[in-house]
Amino acid sequence: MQKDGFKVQQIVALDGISKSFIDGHEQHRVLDGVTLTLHQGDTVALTGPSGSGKSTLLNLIAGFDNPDSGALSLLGRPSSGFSSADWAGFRRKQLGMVFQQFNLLTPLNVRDNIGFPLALNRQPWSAWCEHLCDRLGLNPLLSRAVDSLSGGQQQRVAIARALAHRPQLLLADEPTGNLDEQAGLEVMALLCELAREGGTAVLMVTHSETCAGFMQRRWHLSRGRISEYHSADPSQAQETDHG
Ligand SMILES: Nc1ncnc2c1ncn2[C@@H]1O[C@H](COP(=O)(O)OP(=O)(O)OP(=O)(O)O)[C@@H](O)[C@H]1O
Repeated sequence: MQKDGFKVQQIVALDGISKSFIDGHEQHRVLDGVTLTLHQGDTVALTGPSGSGKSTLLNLIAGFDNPDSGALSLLGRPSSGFSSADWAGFRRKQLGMVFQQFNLLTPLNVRDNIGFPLALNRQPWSAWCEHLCDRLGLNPLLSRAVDSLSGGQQQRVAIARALAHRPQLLLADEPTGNLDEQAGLEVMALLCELAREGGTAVLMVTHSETCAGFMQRRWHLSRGRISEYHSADPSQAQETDHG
């Protein structure tokens, strides 16, 4: 893909990805030939009914699970050729994740949680981290134990931690699910702004149309297929290949 005459890097490409789970004695096909592409700088909301396979899709992209068929490429490399060390390196260097349940490291304070991906990558605390903490209002909390924080504060820490090492890709699964509407919207606006500043592509699962509205693109997952839609109404979705 070209933008303003420059080649834009492909971050994630799925080509005909299918995934089934056994449910009792039946095979349940959750993803049925999903094809999509996420480029550098894209911000995408992924919506769909409960149980439609949104988390399954994120798990495949993060390498926590394998597709039954189809091809997945990450940063232009086919994942079929990834060793376990390649997957670990991708997750450590190129991926940030934010979950509904925060998944913070409770024995550590705020600063050490945010610094955790940096420590894994042997990188120092940087001006970018100072900026993240500043924008997310975390500076007064840096020495606090994370389990003493409110839900909204914990979510801000989770976002700073996910972006601290300037990953190429941020996967977010219901990142505002545990916050009230107003707090959720503020965090969402910050997440998008900081991801844009850091050059990080975002794929975010959400049930909230308002949150989806912060993203440039919207994908809807239903009956195993992805559709792109441009209005606030997922029923208007058109099934497309996202090249
Ligand atoms: N490891 C697994 N083993 C068996 N079934 C699974 C597994 N993971 C997911 N499923 C099934 O796959 C389907 C899709 O689950 P998934 O969690 O991806 O949906 P979702 O769209 O993220 O749902 P929600 O919006 O409720 O979080 C569900 O029917 C779920 O029970």
